[in-house]
Amino acid sequence: MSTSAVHLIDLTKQYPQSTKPAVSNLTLHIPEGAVYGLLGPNGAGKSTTVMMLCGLMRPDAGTVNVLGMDMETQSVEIRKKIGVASQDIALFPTLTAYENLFYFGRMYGMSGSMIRQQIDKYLHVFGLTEKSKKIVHTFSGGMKRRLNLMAALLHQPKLVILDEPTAGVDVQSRNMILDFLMLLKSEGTTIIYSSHVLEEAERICSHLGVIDEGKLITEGTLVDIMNTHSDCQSLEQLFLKLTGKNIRD
Ligand SMILES: Nc1ncnc2c1ncn2[C@@H]1O[C@H](COP(=O)(O)OP(=O)(O)OP(=O)(O)O)[C@@H](O)[C@H]1O
Repeated sequence: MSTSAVHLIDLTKQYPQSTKPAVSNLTLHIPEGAVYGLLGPNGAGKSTTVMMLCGLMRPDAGTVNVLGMDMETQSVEIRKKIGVASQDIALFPTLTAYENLFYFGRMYGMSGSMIRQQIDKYLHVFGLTEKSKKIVHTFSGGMKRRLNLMAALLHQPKLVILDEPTAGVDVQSRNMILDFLMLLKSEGTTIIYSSHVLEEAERICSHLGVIDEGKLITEGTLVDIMNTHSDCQSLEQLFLKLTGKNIRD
């Protein structure tokens, strides 16, 4: 078995008012250097799983191992090595792009010169150099989304966790983000990508984990999974085959 960037073992989580677990005995193995698509219908348990693997929520049972460290005892060290871009934009709307990024750099404990170097690099990569002194609430959805991603990457994390990283962006911004994720992968960064956009998953993911009702349905490389279900012409067909056509609320 390849080295794990993330190993979740028998994770279970039930919310207090709920009658069934959001995540139930879930075991996932995310290899180092993978772009791992965490897929599932609405309410499948993706966000709950991501919150547990970031250390933002404690499981009722099971273990979370990230980059060889145990979340129970080494959560502070783990957080320094991961970057998380949530679906909800986590930026200060009344600060400029530069001020936002500087704030996040300080939060990660980076030196001023390292922050400035990283900000200049990423502003260039994401085409925002000219906008660095603009207030964020004047930004388009695509610009905010790119800035949100940059804030998660400044400290050069070994593991990047992205929840719907292209939600609400146009084709150009989406293309820029996806190309950049492939560049990160080529540099050895492990990426967890949670999304409902299956064409994107098909384009960038090396591995998939499909969950439904808090349980793992299938996991493996994209190629192996598609070969196993050779009757499916696309990831969307495969997804519907595995999770059914019923609407989830
Ligand atoms: N704070 C909460 N309190 C009670 N139940 C919750 C809470 N958050 C999520 N749930 C329930 O837990 C289950 C898993 O939800 P979760 O948000 O993890 O799924 P998801 O796969 O991320 O869904 P989506 O794709 O819609 O974001 C769902 O049944 C949801 O209603």
